[in-house]
Amino acid sequence: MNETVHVPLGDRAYDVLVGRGLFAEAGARIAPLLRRPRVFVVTETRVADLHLAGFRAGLGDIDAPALRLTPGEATKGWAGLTEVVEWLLDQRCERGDVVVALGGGVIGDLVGFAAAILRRGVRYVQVPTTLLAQVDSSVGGKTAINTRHGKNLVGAFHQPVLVLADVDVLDTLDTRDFLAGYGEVAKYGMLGDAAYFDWLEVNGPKLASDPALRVEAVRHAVQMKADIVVRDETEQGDRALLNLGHTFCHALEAATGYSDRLLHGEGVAIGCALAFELSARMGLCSQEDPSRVRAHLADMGMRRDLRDIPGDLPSAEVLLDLMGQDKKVVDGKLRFILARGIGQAFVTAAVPAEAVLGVLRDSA
Ligand SMILES: NC(=O)c1ccc[n+]([C@@H]2O[C@H](COP(=O)([O-])OP(=O)(O)OC[C@H]3O[C@@H](n4cnc5c(N)ncnc54)[C@H](O)[C@@H]3O)[C@@H](O)[C@H]2O)c1
Ligand SMILES: O=C(O)C(=O)C[C@@H](O)[C@H](O)[C@H](O)COP(=O)(O)O
Ligand SMILES: [Zn+2]
Repeated sequence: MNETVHVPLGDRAYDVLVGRGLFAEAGARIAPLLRRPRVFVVTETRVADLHLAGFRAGLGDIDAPALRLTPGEATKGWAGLTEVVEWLLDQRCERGDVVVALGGGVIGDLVGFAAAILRRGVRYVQVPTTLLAQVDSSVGGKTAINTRHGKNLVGAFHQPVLVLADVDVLDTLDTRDFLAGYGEVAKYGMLGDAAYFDWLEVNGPKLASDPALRVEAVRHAVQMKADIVVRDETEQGDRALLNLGHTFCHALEAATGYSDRLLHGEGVAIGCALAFELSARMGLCSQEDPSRVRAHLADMGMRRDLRDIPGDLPSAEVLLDLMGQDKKVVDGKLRFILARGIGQAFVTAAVPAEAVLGVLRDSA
């Protein structure tokens, strides 16, 4: 039942453990990494209330002071970064110590970046507690905060030294957060594995209730991410495939003020649907593909259009302008991840602005 995905990055290689009951093994897994029996846990109140005691129990004799932040995307900013770094310094976290990120992707990204800059870099362990964090944000070393200019615009590539993805903790996720994570799960099938997408069409609706299927879904996604990251750790090429749907998604998150109007994974699902629609309109893939993507998202009960986002959105022109801050921009030109079919994504700059505006308008 329990699986290990190795991320072979030389002297920065690490393991991603995926399975059930991994919190009980936390001490045994983390102790070999420590110079002294003490870690510094950064989490947030909802996760702490639900899972901090269980995690600490698994740590055994390892001392684990904890900082509890406010849940939500707005915490992944300058103020949250300052709070984490200052707390770690108050705790006298040393350069040789290990920090633990216990939470979803917001915590993982924020704490990973704090670990990247504290004392010019300390080691950290990712303990992802959302489906999204287990299949995506806890692996690959992208750490960041958001600024008023946009998503993830300040950060670092800083790999964890261990990832503990205990699928049991997903049982306490509410449906909306579980489905937001599923947006990133489905992305993997769309970007590079048609067979996985086929499997998800059958098994996706069962993931919330079947831990064994959850382990397989998470393991497969993590293996795909690890394979891409090892090929292109700092996104000079292939790693951009993992950004499928994100040129749209990040603009939508900025437009909705990083609020709970739109969760990241929800934006990814909408962005993937738009990317496939754009691909079909450009004659890159058949119209059946975007229809199949949308049908699966509908089957999962997920948002798939701009009109599914509550509240007002800016115009298509304003959304296109927000895309201009995307980190994939080269020489001022937007780059999108489009697809020649399900499982056949590729990166391109040859996307007419009018075509982008068209899919945005028709989705609003
Ligand atoms: N670094 C990367 O490669 C990467 C990849 C994907 C996404 N991200 C980032 O991740 C963030 C989104 O992460 P997320 O979707 O995990 O959001 P999140 O961290 O905000 O967690 C979602 C919600 O679930 C709650 N929660 C967390 N664990 C829980 C549990 N076990 N039971 C009950 N509730 C729980 C949280 O309190 C929160 O309200 C975005 O900022 C996105 O940019 C980063
Ligand atoms: O790991 C990657 O690379 C990804 O693109 C994964 C994405 O799901 C994730 O949202 C990432 O944070 C987006 O990367 P960014 O470079 O656009 O911030
Ligand atoms: Zn993402």
